[in-house]
Amino acid sequence: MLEKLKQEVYEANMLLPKYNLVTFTWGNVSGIDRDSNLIVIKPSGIPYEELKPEQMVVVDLNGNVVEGDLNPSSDTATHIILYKEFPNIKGIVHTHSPWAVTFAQAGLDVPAAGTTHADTFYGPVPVTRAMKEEEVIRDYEKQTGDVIVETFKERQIDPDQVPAVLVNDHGPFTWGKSAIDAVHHSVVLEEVAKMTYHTLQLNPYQIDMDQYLLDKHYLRKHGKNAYYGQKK
Ligand SMILES: O=C(CO)[C@@H](O)[C@H](O)COP(=O)(O)O
Repeated sequence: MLEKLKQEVYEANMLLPKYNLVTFTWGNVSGIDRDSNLIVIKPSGIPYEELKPEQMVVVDLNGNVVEGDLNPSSDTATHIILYKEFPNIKGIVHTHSPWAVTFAQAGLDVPAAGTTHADTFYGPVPVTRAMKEEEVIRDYEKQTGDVIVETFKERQIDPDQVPAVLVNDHGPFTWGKSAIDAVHHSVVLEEVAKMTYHTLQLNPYQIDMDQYLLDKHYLRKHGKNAYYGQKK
């Protein structure tokens, strides 16, 4: 079942090592079929160089394996919560990309410091609060999803306008209109995290860009009158 989605999710997973966003078996990509509400996700702990499309695991929104012989990603519960709470997304990526993880471990947002950021994220990429001991012990992956959703609700951030988050002490999750779109957001996040880290070294007092410039660059690509590229 969902052979086309399996192929797309497999190809998206293989982009993670290609773009140096993961090492060994770190990270995972999933995609959802919104008609059946079935999720296709990477199997847990399989090295990318051994991964095959037919190994992708199909789970339902309760986390039950619907098809597949391998265990689904250990982060499946996080993906499920995000699909439930962010209804417009159809792909999710988790990585351990070094510059985004640096901000996550420092407990810092990636601020909107320039147009490179603004082209994709309509404001800072938020970091979640640190999780409490009982949350970590009880069900870390589910709690990770809950704290991501809590962050966006409390800070009134639209997940469609900022398709990324930094899980405190852990790393980034991104999402998008497809698994491949979510990978694109992971690559951009890593690039802007690296640029912004160095910007902060040079001049921490000039880090936040003006709202009018943020609007200009985000809306030219994502607004209702978007004109970037070959849009007619
Ligand atoms: O966040 C983590 C570990 O901290 C995950 O990214 C794992 O590194 C990958 O787990 P699987 O998807 O292979 O279960």
